[in-house]
Amino acid sequence: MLKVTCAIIEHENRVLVTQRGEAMPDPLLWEFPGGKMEPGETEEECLAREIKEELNITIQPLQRLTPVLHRTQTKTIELIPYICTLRRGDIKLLEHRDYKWSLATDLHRYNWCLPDLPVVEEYLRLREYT
Ligand SMILES: Nc1nc2c([nH]c(=O)n2[C@H]2C[C@H](O)[C@@H](COP(=O)(O)OP(=O)(O)OP(=O)(O)O)O2)c(=O)[nH]1
Repeated sequence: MLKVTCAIIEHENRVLVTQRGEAMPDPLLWEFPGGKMEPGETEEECLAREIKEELNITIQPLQRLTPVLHRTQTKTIELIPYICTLRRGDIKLLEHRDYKWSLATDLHRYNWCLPDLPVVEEYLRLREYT
């Protein structure tokens, strides 16, 4: 099983959402940034590394949400979400096509990667937007 971490980065009452590039798998869909865990690293280490690699920012993981299991024909991924805060850095898009600082109440408007839908729902419930 492929373990993938993703970061729900909160900053000034908004949440960071990123759009996958045209050449990536799941092209142009929106996701929470993150990526595949490497051998020997913790979930938090994976998140910090991926977010730095993809966006050039430093984050602090705060709270783990419920992992989502998603099966496709060829693989099963476990998407492991963490609410995080932004510590420092200006966003540089090093892999994604676009990003938005979204209001929580607008999160349902994006064309999400399928495994992210339960993550969005749990986040909205937790922050009492639903
Ligand atoms: N990063 C991320 N990946 C997601 C999310 N939802 C979701 O289904 N995925 C899927 C897409 C990919 O199949 C896989 C993660 O791949 P990736 O391409 O983002 O990871 P990576 O940076 O480690 O990949 P690589 O280019 O190093 O191979 O998980 C999400 O919210 N964030």
